[in-house]
Amino acid sequence: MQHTMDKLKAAILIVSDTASQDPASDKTANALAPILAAEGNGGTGFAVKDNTPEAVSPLIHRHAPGLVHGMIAASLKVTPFAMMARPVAGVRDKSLIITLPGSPKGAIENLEAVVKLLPHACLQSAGANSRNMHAAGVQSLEAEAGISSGANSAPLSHRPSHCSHHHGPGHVAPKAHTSSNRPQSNDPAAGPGRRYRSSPYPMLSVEEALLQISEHTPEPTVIEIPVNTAIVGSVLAEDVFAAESVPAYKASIVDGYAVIAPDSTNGAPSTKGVFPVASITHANVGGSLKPLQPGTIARITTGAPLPPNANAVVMVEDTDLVSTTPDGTEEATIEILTGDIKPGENVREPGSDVRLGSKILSRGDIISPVGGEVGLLASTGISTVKVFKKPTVGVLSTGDELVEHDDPRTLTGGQIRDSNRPSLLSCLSSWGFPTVDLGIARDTPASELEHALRDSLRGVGRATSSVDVIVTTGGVSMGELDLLKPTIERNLGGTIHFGRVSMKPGKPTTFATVPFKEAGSGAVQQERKSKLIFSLPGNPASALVTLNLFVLPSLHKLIGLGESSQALSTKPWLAPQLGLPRVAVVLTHHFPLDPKRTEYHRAVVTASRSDGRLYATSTGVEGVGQRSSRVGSLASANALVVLRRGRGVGIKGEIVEALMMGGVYGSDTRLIC
Ligand SMILES: Nc1nc2c(c(=O)[nH]1)N[C@H]1C(S)=C(S)[C@@H](COP(=O)(O)OP(=O)(O)OC[C@H]3O[C@@H](n4cnc5c(N)ncnc54)[C@H](O)[C@@H]3O)O[C@H]1N2
Ligand code: MOO
Ligand SMILES: [Mg+2]
Repeated sequence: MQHTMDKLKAAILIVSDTASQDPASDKTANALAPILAAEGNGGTGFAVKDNTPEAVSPLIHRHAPGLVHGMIAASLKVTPFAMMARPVAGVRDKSLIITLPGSPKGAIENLEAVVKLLPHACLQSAGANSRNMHAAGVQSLEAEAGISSGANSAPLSHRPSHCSHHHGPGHVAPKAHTSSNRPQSNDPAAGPGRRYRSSPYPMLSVEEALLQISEHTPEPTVIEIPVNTAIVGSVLAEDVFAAESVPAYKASIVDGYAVIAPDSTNGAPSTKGVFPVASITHANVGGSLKPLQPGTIARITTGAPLPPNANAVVMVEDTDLVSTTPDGTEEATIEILTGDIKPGENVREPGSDVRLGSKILSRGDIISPVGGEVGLLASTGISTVKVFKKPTVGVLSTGDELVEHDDPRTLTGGQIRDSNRPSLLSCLSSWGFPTVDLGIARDTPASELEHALRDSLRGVGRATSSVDVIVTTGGVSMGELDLLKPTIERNLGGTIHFGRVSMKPGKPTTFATVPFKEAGSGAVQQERKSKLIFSLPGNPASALVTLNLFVLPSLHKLIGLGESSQALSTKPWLAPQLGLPRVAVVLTHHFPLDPKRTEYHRAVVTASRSDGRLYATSTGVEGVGQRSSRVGSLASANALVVLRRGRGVGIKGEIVEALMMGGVYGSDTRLIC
C-alpha cells in the first residue's frame, strides 16, 4: 500500500502470516493510512516468528534510536507489555524505515508518537539542508507534506504546496537555526492560515523533562571566594585541608586548676590535698608560661593553655579555698577534694579537634546555613575556598495586560497585577540565588520581548550584569500573542528542548538553551556557552509550581550539588538530592485525581507527634481550590503532593509521594474524619 502526500511518499509493509494468506484480514494498513503510514508493520514482538527487527536491521544504514525510544515510551504509557516491543528505525539511502507492532491500536500509538517528526526526518534523510528547513519553519514543511495528527490540522488547501525533497527557492535565508529533529514554533508573521491548531511540541512526562534539563544544564563554573557569610549555600569545588591545628596548644576544657596528675611514669602524688597556687593562666594569655613545679597547681580558665608539666585540670567545683595572699587579692593555697584525677582529664591535646593538614571538608559539600562548615573553615585558618559559582537568575514577566503590583492606579479593562515576578523572585532569593528583576516585556511590539531577553543575556538595561538563567512567565501556550517559543527559536537562535509537559498545573512549561558568546578580554574570545531559559506558564500557580519543580534542580546542578566526592560515595546518605526533597505522606482526606495529567497538588504537610508520620492536607480541593490561576493555593503550602493521573480520587489514608517546598511543623494532625 502506498500513499503520496505532496512530495513525501509513504509505504506500509504488513508482516503477517495471516494477512499474507488473506489480505482482507488485515486491519492495520487501513488504520494507519489516515495518519499517513509508512514503514514495516508487525512481527516485532518476542514470539518465535517475530523476526521483523532481524530482517530489517541489516537494511538500515543509519539507526534512529531516538524514534525507537519515542515509540516505546509512548506505548509504555498504555501498557507495561511495551517493554517487550523490539522496534527498529533508521535510514536506508534516502528512505526512513520504521517498524510498528502488528496490532492496529499499538501501531497507531507508535506512529502517533513520532508522526510529527517524520516529515523533518524524511526531508533530512533525503538530503535537505537543516538550516534552511528551520529558517522556513518546520511547521510549514509538515503542513505542506500534509502530515498532522488528525482533526486539529488546518485543511491542506490553506497551505502552499511547494515542498520537495530539496528546499525550494521560496525559502528564506536562516536567521537562526536549532538542532535538527525538533518541532518549531509558530511564525508570528505567518497569519491565521499557518497558525498551529495543535501544539507541535511532544508532551513529555515530568521525568523526561527533568532528564532534558539535566542534560542541557552546563557544568558548574569554579570560582575562589573569601570565607564569610556570603558563602552559605555554595558547594565546595575542592577538598579543603586544615591550615592550622585546633587547638594549636594543650588547652583546658574547664575553669579550675592545672595539676600534675599521677601516672605510672611521673611518680606524682595524689591530687587530693592542699597545694600552693603557683600561677594564673587566662584564655588569652600571651608569651611563654612558666613550667608547673611538682607539688604546686596553677589557676586556669576554660580554653587557656596548660603550663608545661601540667597534664590535667581539676574543676573549680572540686576544690576549696584555704588561704589568700597577704593583701587578700589572690588565692594562696587551695584544697583539692578529689584524688580521682587522671592525666589528660579536662584537657584538649593540640590538634585533637582538627589535625593540621587533615581533610576537613570535601568537594561537593554544601556550606549550610547551620554554620558548621563556615565555623570549621574559620577555625582552621582558611580564608578563601574554591566553590561553584552561583548562577544569577533573571525574572521577566511577559504580557500586555500586566501592571506593576504596586501601581496605585485602579485596574481597567483586562489589566491584572504582575504577581509572578515578586513571587518568583522571593522564592529564588529564599533559595540563596542572586536575582535580577527584568521587569515586564509587552507582547506588542513583539520586538520588546526579544530585546528584553537579549539585554538580560548581555547584561545591559535592567540586568547590570549578565544573567546565567532567565525565567520568564506567560506567553508559552497556544495564543497568537504567546511569543516566547518563536522568539527563542527564530530570533535568538535558541533550541527548545521541550515545550509541553504532562503535568497539572504547568502543561506548557518550556525549556530552552540559547547560544551565547561572552565578550572576550582583549583579543581572546571566551568559549561559546549556552544560557538557559525557563519559560514558565503565565498562570501564577503554574509558574510557582514549575519554578520549584524544574528550575530548582537545574540551579542545584549549576551550583555543583550533583558533584560527587569521595566522602559522598562512602556516605551515600549525604548525597545531595537535586531539587525538592521527596517524602512519603499520608493523605488526610480524599484528593481528586486528574484523568490525564500528573497533578502537583498544593498541600500542607505536618509531622504527627503521636505516630511520627507526615500527613498532607490540601490547600483547597473544593471548587477552584487548585486552579492554576489561584496562586493562593500556594499561600500556606509547604508541599506538592504528587498525584499520578487516574480516575476517581486519591483515598484518605493512602500513602503518596510529596515534594517538600518548606519546613515541616509538628502537630497532632490525624486523619480528618
Ligand atoms: N488552546 C489552549 N489554551 C491554553 C492551553 C492549551 O493547551 N491550549 N493551555 C492552558 C494552560 S494549561 C496554561 S497554564 C496557560 C498558559 O498560558 P501562557 O503561558 O501562554 O500565559 P498567558 O497566556 O500569557 O497568561 C495566562 C494567564 O496568566 C496570567 N498571567 C500572565 N502573566 C502573569 C503575571 N506575571 N502575574 C500574574 N498573572 C499572570 C494571564 O493574565 C492569564 O490569565 O494557557 C492555557 N491556555
Ligand atoms: O497546565 Mo496549566 O498550568 O494547568 O493551567
Ligand atoms: Mg497564553
